[in-house]
Amino acid sequence: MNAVLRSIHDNDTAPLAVRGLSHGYEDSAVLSGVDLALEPGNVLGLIGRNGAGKSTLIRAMLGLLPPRTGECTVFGEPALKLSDRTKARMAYVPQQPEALAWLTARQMFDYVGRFYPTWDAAFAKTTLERWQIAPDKLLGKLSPGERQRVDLIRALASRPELLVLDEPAAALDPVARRELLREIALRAGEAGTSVLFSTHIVSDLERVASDIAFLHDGKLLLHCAVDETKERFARLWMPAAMSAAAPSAVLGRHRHDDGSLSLVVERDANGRWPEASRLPGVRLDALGLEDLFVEIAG
Ligand SMILES: Nc1ncnc2c1ncn2[C@@H]1O[C@H](COP(=O)(O)OP(=O)(O)OP(=O)(O)O)[C@@H](O)[C@H]1O
Repeated sequence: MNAVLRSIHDNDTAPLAVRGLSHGYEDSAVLSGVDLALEPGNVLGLIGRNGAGKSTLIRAMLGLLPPRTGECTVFGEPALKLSDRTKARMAYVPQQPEALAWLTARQMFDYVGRFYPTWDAAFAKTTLERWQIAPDKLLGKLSPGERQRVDLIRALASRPELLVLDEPAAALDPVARRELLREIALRAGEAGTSVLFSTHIVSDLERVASDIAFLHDGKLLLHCAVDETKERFARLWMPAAMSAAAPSAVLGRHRHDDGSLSLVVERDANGRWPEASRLPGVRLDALGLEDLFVEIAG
């Protein structure tokens, strides 16, 4: 089977869970049969190429769009019918925040803060200063990176139990990105915040994520602990003369001009690599996370 899926437990308290999720726009399918759960206290990095369906998956998980098929729950509640209590436990930052553009950051925080019993006004104020954002400038007049930072502060200041960030680093400079990653790690480590974030930046994922979910062609290709990937997956190179013996169940396959094959393979349940790796002339190479991503999605 060309997929490694972590099974979903019947765990009502999973901050986020989807089962059998399919979605599309007009005639095109974007997601098909996705099963995924975010376990409490985990930091799950969702990775995939442009257009893989990451934002669509996140929006469906949060009940912001009705899926064609499947079930989505947030803390055990159907995502399309969340109670105010559950909404107050979570914070979401979309890829391109646009809401409330006519307010200043200070006004937005005053307004939004009223909806959250856990609102940390001191954090919002000091982080706004630390991140050097003018508190009295209209949000609509901030640069995309500044706007994204304001929304991140808004999300973090609500002290959510569940934090969902759709490409939070997209508009951030390297210093801001580093600060955000530090904050995510801090929240997960000290407060047990569960985090789902999508990204294209593999190094960000390696820095903070405990788990990785890899979306490709509308399917979840793999979902596992980040630390496991190096042990579990490798590149199998087979010379042209041996390529007929290539295993069929692989995560990625690339034929070179000279007829040799590069395959992404996985250990079986007993921890063994495919038989073909023991053939003469065949080579097994370790794969870093970035290489794994490129080999599968490239
Ligand atoms: N409202 C919409 N109407 C029609 N098609 C859409 C809509 N939203 C997304 N799509 C399409 O669905 C596919 C998945 O989009 P989505 O934004 O979920 O991908 P993504 O993985 O988040 O991409 P990126 O990494 O570029 O942000 C794309 O082909 C996109 O063009």
